[in-house]
Amino acid sequence: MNLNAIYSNSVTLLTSIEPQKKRLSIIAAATALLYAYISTKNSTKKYSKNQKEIPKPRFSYPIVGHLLSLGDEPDRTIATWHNELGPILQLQFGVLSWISISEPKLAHKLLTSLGSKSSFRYQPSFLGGHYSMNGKGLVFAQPDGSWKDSRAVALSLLSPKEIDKYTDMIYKESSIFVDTVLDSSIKNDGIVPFDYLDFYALNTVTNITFGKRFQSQQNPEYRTLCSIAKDVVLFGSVTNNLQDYLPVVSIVQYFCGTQSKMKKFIETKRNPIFQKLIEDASETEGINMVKTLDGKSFDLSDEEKVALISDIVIAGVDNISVVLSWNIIIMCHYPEVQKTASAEIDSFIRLNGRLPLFKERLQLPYCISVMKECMRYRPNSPFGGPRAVREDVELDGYLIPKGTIIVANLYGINHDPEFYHNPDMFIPERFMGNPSTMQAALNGSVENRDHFSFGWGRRKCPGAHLSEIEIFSTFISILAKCFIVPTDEGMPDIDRVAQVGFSNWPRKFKVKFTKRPDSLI
Ligand code: HEM
Repeated sequence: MNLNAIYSNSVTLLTSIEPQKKRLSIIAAATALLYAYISTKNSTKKYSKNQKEIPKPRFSYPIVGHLLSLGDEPDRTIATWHNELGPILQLQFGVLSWISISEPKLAHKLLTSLGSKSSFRYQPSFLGGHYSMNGKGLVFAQPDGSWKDSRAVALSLLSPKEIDKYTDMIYKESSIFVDTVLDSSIKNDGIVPFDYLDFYALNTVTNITFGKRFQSQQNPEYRTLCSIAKDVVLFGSVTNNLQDYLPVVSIVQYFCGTQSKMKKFIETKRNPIFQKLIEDASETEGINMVKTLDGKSFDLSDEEKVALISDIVIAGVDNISVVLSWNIIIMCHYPEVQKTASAEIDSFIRLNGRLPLFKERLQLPYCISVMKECMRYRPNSPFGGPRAVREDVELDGYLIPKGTIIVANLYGINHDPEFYHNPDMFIPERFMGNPSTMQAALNGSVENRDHFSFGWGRRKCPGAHLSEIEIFSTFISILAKCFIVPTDEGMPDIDRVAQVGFSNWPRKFKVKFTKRPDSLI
């Protein structure tokens, strides 16, 4: 989300209110602005003699702090501030203080070793309130509430033992994806892959969760789910939660009815479709996650169930689409890597007469190194899942005051020169000596991590195993059959990102999938 655009949006909001209300809101706004200014000034923390002050980048303005200095690629901007000022920074966004960390060991210490203090979530108003129905579910729940129960359920439902039951279905979805993009590339002289990837990722997660797949992108229920996922990102954006940063905006939002629109969206759009999908899933033939959940002795209320299932479906779509989008762009830029990976897949097919399964991945060390390097080289998210501390925390002599939001600058962390040699270069071979699954690396010591895109410690991503299977099956299905080439419009942009919600999408791009003449399948 372009933060400069946020400002112009709030100005647009102001100008759209009728004159009487406008006058009132301007008076109230001025009062709240003054209050915000005073509270920001007063919140300046006093440090003890042994404590170092956390560096603050210049480019901070009264009241808004760094909000207007981030540009349209905030993680990259913050990474350049880190290069100048070191691995820990304090940023001010209106009344909210953020700490950004850009070094793997420091992030590990704070987010894993000090996890009992740093595993609270930053809860933007919409996501912490309306979306999670006041802290239910998993992603935006706090660890001192019902989160523990929901987390245990999610870990059980997304465990390798459960997820492996869906392997055939995942491979089938990958194969449908490849056939569709091949066909459309021929018909249209190249394609924009986003919609096809969303269709793949949503069908995979609804198949697992509800035992339901959609035949077409025109299916009304599919379209509703897509629009809910997009609306959640929109309502959760900084623009719609600007009152968290600048309390003044809550008055503007009051007159615009923003909160009631959010409440209505959850009550009349999100909840009913999820309730229906959950009910239908219990009656559907075959396995699905809802049935597994019903069969186990978990004690979740109906609302907790809706919140958790909604979290799993929504968390399971964009992340996968973004990672696979980057895989496609990167492969297009590195034809030699494509050829080496395809040759490795072909060797397996020649011996076994079929595509490799995820459990046979050690027979494809080069391919798994390429997948790891893609996730390191272009992280799918700017900051992972933002955390917060509810008490003062000391980290290497720095004081992180109670109430601070903590983010990991994933671009900086995945490009740390002490951790990765030549971090700005795409070098799959760097992982040839680390063939463990990404999930195993996620659970291991910081030295053995491959990349940091699945988070840390108590709140690390419970969907990592499912993600790895989806990424593996799609990557090898594509390269066994296709070659990815640029269209006449040129090479896709590999450097710039479009930050939307919690994701770093590639900018819109077009590529061509061509059938490999020597393909063995
Ligand atoms: C490549 C794909 C994915 C990436 C990179 C990813 C990354 C992340 C990250 C960074 C977090 C926050 C971790 C933290 O705070 O330390 C997270 C949390 C979460 N992810 Fe994923 N994720 C992916 C796919 C999935 C999938 C497929 C699912 C489920 C189907 C899923 C479900 C969740 C849930 C429920 C949480 C919240 C956990 C909690 O707060 O306790 N994710 N993920």
